[in-house]
Amino acid sequence: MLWTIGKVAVPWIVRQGVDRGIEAEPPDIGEIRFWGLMVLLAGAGSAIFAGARRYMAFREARRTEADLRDQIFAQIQRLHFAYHDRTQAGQLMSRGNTDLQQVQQFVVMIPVTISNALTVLLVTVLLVVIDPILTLFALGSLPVVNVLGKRFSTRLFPNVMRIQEESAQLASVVDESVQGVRVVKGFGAEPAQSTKLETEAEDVYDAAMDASYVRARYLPAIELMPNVGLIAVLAYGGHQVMNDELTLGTLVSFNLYVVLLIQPLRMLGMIIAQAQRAAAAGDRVAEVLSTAPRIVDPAHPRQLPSKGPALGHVQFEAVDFSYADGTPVLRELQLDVPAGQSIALVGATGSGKSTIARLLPRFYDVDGGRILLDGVDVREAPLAELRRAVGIVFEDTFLFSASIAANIAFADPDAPQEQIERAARLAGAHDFIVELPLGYHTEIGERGFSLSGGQRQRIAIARAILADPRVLILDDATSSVDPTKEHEIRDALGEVMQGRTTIVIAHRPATIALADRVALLGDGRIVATGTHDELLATSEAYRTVLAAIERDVEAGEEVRL
Ligand SMILES: Nc1ncnc2c1ncn2[C@@H]1O[C@H](COP(=O)(O)OP(=O)(O)OP(=O)(O)O)[C@@H](O)[C@H]1O
Repeated sequence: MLWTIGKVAVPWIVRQGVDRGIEAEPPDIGEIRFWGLMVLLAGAGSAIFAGARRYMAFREARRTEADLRDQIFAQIQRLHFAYHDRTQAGQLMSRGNTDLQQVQQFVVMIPVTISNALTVLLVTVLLVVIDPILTLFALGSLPVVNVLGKRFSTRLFPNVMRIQEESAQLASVVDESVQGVRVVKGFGAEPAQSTKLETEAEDVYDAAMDASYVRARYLPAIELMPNVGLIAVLAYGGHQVMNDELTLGTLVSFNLYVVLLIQPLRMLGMIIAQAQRAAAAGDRVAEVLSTAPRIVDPAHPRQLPSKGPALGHVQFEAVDFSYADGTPVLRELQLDVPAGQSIALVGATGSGKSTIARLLPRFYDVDGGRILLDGVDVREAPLAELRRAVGIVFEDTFLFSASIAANIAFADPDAPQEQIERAARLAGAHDFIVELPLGYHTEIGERGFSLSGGQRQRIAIARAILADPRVLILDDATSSVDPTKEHEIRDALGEVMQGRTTIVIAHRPATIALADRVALLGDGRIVATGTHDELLATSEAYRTVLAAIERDVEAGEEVRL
């Protein structure tokens, strides 16, 4: 505001200088000097405040951007699995990057916009006080500017929204091409992927060009209007000065005032455009922020029992479950795993084995029935405690770009080195780790690609062991282990599973042998349980599934060879 007042004061000072100095009879050099000095002071003051305005504007804008980014990130972490199932990573990335930049670029303009509004208001009042008719000439074009501005804004918005959407789609293709670069190269699909990228990039270009067309049509007209006002002021005001109805100083200041209006009006188009981009971006950010996480802490949590002879009793009671598409995956499923026991889930592909594993730590909530861990319904337990109590080694091992030690100590970054080594030993990873050039401090490349599949899996097992969960879920954790090394990892796993409830999702006979008991899954429920030998002897269904699994394993090994 101080900046604006300094700016608006200058034409008034000039008017005094002209009327009292130049137009005086005889001209008064003292007055001219005095008012000249005043112009300098007002200009300098205004410059200082302009600097302060800019600094504060950027400070607020960057703060807003950083705060929103923190919120989005926290929200992405909080959101349930089903949300991530249907949202592409690239979409979320573009919301956290380009969309937030748009918001930031708008926030940075708020102070200057306030100042512009104040300038227009002050100048209009001053002009009316000086000469109402001349004001009419000067500002006659404003309603036109207003109409043009509104029309510009409505035409621009859909285009801007489209640019943002297309950019997010482009980001998704880029993200997937980079993440999946090995698959792309492996299939020689670079040209197809490039075409996909080009198509998306073309879409962004087209949307941007449509927006440019709207800008190119409206902005020059909006900018032209104040200049038309200037011509009108010169024509009418000039006549009045010649007829001695207006002082020269007044006309000069009038002109300066109209010039002062040009900048705010010119910026109006820019501000509308930026506000539109920010609104579109804000909508997209708000969509993420306003999605309510479906899996949340219960209102009145019940602690899981922490003492007792044996912990880790898992019960599935009449569990019904389907994913978002509504196809039932589990139907009235009953499963009881006593504390400390291990069970192998066996079933045809797609029968729901991994789904069972995902329901226990509440990645999804059941549709019917309930799941109990040590007698507590998992929906009633504090979420963080539940997830600590259940450790999972996923089928698809994800390691972070960090040292091996940091990867193993993921659940507890402050874990002492001995604990890390103990977990690595149990997982059968210690020996190969110490042979690496930097041992536990070896940095793993992105997603752990510098390690073999089996090595990555062992690190993932060590990571789960370090958290010391009461229930361990191994989603076919031995699937990418070299068959000749399989016995080693099985020995290691045997030790890990000792006295710990373990659910093994088995894709091969060797894994089944790890468990005390086998549960056969079919048609969304457990159709038979017993030891491997018992089931072999009594269940025709088990023999069929096993034969299919063996065929798959052989086929897999042929592919590998
Ligand atoms: N995130 C998901 N969203 C929707 N449907 C899913 C999702 N995950 C799995 N499904 C479906 O649920 C069913 C069970 O899948 P699940 O992964 O539990 O099977 P599985 O027995 O572990 O299979 P496999 O042995 O091939 O790993 C399948 O029909 C699958 O298509």
